Amino acid sequence: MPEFNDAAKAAYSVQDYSARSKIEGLEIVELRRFNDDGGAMTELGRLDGGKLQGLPGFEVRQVNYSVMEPLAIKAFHMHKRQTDVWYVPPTDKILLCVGDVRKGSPTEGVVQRLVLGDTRSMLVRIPPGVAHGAKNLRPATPSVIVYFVDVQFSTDEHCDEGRLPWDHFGASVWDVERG
Ligand SMILES: Cc1cn([C@H]2C[C@H](O)[C@@H](COP(=O)(O)OP(=O)(O)O[C@H]3O[C@H](C)C(=O)[C@H](O)[C@H]3O)O2)c(=O)[nH]c1=O
Repeated sequence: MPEFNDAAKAAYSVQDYSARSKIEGLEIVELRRFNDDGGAMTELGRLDGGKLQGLPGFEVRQVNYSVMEPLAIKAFHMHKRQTDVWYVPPTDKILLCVGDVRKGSPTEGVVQRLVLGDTRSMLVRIPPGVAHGAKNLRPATPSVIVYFVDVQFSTDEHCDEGRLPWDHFGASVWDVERG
């Protein structure tokens, strides 16, 4: 076994592979992608009278399509009433950063980073009170977010488009991890 020099010994640690804490109410549903030589097919969701199967209690009231330019960041958005359910196509690559700012939540203060797209197909449910932001990790092409919401957009007194500064959880959450 090799012996490390003093500088390496002082800085050494073993990689932590234990599961990271998950924000209460944040749900991930893996979607099946049927591919063949001609292309691929994915069901984004089945609706029963507006209710999305697989995500109990979530009723779709609007479906949105958002495009992010290369390396753009949109953050942080948060809602008092609205739940978002996000989907990023497997061709695209988005870093979703979520932070639980709900006072008294069992996971208050927890910040999670998830990579969406990049060959994977999934839905992510983001409950009200969970701040969320996105960065397009593709350096030269746009990435797309298709998302379902249970509150219709309005600009009047019912507007539920809350915002926090992009660096509310520290600017480094948007950096590519080193190490
Ligand atoms: C959300 C929304 C916006 N708009 C209009 C209002 C503005 O003139 C324009 C841009 O709105 P906003 O800056 O809110 O859009 P994004 O920055 O793409 O943010 C949206 O997409 C990200 C991913 C989120 O997570 C947000 O919750 C959602 O607001 O679209 C509408 O007409 N309908 C709508 O439902």
